[in-house]
Amino acid sequence: MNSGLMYSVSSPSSASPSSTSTATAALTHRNSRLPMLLPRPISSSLRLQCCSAFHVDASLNFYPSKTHAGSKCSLRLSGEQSLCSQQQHDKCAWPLRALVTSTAQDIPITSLIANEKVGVLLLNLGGPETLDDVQPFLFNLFADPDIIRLPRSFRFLQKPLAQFISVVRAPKSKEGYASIGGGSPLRQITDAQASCELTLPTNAEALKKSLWEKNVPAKVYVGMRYWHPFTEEAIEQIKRDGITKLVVLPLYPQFSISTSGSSLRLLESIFREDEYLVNMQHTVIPSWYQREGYITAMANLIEKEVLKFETPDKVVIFFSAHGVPIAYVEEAGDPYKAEMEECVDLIMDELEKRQITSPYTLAYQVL
Ligand SMILES: C=CC1=C(C)c2cc3[nH]c(cc4nc(cc5[nH]c(cc1n2)c(C)c5CCC(=O)O)C(CCC(=O)O)=C4C)c(C)c3C=C
Ligand SMILES: [Fe+2]
Repeated sequence: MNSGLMYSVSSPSSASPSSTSTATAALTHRNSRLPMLLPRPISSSLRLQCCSAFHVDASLNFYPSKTHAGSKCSLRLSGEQSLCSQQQHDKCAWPLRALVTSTAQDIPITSLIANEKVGVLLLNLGGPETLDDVQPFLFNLFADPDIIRLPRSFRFLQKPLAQFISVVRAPKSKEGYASIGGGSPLRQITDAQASCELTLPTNAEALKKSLWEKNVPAKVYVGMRYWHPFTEEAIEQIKRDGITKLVVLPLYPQFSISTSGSSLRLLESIFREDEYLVNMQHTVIPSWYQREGYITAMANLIEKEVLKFETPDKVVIFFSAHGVPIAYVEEAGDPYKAEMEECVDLIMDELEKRQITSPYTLAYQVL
């Protein structure tokens, strides 16, 4: 499946290139004063350094992309460490698998969380809810050094520059938001994903409902990076609720410095300062574009549309992805491009299995 090196951070001697399973794991961190989460300037070596600072109970797998240039970070449980057999695999809830440690192999999932208060923190970008929110939202976005990178000696200009760009950009952005009803739908959609309070056609399985059905009475929180409910607000609620185990799930399927990276970096700084959070066991799902459920869902959507044509084989499937600055990918090692390309390959493989062999292309939107 992949030919890269396996690094078992908690016990390097158990690392074996052949011991991968398809179960996605995550970074698990417990009782460490060291900050959690993902790489700062993202490069393979820094990732390793950063990840090895955690008490990670799963194997960390860095490997070059099968078909594309660039590197990616993927976290998988080794075969021996996986709590679930392959048949059980789909029945196990992923957050629990993520929380499972190598020392807890034979303990039933329910007893792992019996006396725990489990929380899931969904991270997303956030968006202006009204047209008046647009300029301050843009300010927050451009004030983020993961969005606009200034050389260290010019960092003092970050906020004045953010102010300037947000004011200049606001009229065009407002036009866009006005055309979709006067604000971003992102908060509503994310809330729906979190708690199933809203019923959206594409949202049959909201996370909270799904976890409760699996006997995991988890509380689900939403933390936005640039608008309400801000990540800081979600963290305050998590503390008030006395959560003892937290799964952090960025809602971006592919990892990018500018999206999940930015949110995780913010979280890292919040955790570093806070005694309660530093001591809370937590786990991060850095990306999930390769998960079977996601690939199947994407293939289902595409299949439905392609089959509406009389000659599906002649229909070109156009994948449109958000762009990121080339320097992020080529210099800072952002895995976004590689992950996006692998994701498209996986979707196309799935479609091929369904006898859909349409040509396809992937394009990145200009920022
Ligand atoms: C200028 C730099 C930007 C980078 C880099 C960037 C990366 C990036 N963004 C998304 C997803 C979304 N971005 C959204 C809005 C948005 N993004 C930028 C700039 C960058 N994004 C701006 C200025 C804006 C505001 C809207 C505008 O003026 O065009 C949104 C929409 C949020 C909402 O309101 O609902 C999303 C979603 C990804 C996935 C990504 C890198 C992979
Ligand atoms: Fe964006």
